Amino acid sequence: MTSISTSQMARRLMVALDYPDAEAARGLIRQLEGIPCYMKVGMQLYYQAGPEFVRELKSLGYSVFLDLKMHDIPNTVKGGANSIAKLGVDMFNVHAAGGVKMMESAIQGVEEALASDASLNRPLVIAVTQLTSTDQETMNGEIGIPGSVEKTVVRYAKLAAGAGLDGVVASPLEAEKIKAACGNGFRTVTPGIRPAGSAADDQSRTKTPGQAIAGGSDYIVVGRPITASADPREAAQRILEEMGQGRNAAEADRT
Ligand SMILES: O=c1ccn([C@@H]2O[C@H](COP(=O)(O)O)[C@@H](O)[C@H]2O)c(=O)[nH]1
Repeated sequence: MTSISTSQMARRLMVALDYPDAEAARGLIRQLEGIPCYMKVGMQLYYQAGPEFVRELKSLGYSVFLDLKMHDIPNTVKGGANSIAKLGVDMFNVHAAGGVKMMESAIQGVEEALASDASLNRPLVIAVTQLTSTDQETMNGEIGIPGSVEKTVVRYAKLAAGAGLDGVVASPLEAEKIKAACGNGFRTVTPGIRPAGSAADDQSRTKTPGQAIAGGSDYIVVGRPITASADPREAAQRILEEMGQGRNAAEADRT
């Protein structure tokens, strides 16, 4: 890879492996070889390639975010979290809309897994707030939640923090307010990342990689701007450069 600071930024880049099968995902992984990014496995890939593929990513040395967004009764989520923790992922998520008891059950499921096997590492457990595809109008008029998206996201973040979770998935527009409400150590994982000039696709609440890092995102999640690019490696490297510029701008502001 390139410089130390680029590889530090790479650990904050989560590449969304939204592919139909393991072989397609391996194609991208080969192109990104040497970039120490997080790999995010979502529903499309996991429902096809399953735990085996997660183990494969771990054996290649990647940090893995298993993005299955669990939302069910507390007992079921506890069982799901227990199985996920045994799989050895580094991060997974539940929906904050499931409520505090459900989120606490996810933590219990993890704790029971760790108690049963001392070799396991504790994964970060985070909560989805409002999907980054949801805009103000949809949230108020269609879903029926009143008020601003930002207020709702911060409310969910506070519930997640109270339940003992490690952070939230939110848009980069809300990262700063989440940090102010829940503390700097509470992680912000932000999809809805679009380099300047690229298509928003189905995302509504977006920022560029540099703006997201400058605005308090701990991790940025990027799928199509890399995976649909004619040159994914070059796209990822450009994003890492922008992230570095965003961090430098934020540091300059602080001094
Ligand atoms: O609110 C959310 C939660 C999860 N995601 C996931 O992030 C990636 C984004 O992919 P792009 O291609 O960069 O849009 C995708 O896997 C989503 O499932 C999200 O976008 N928003």
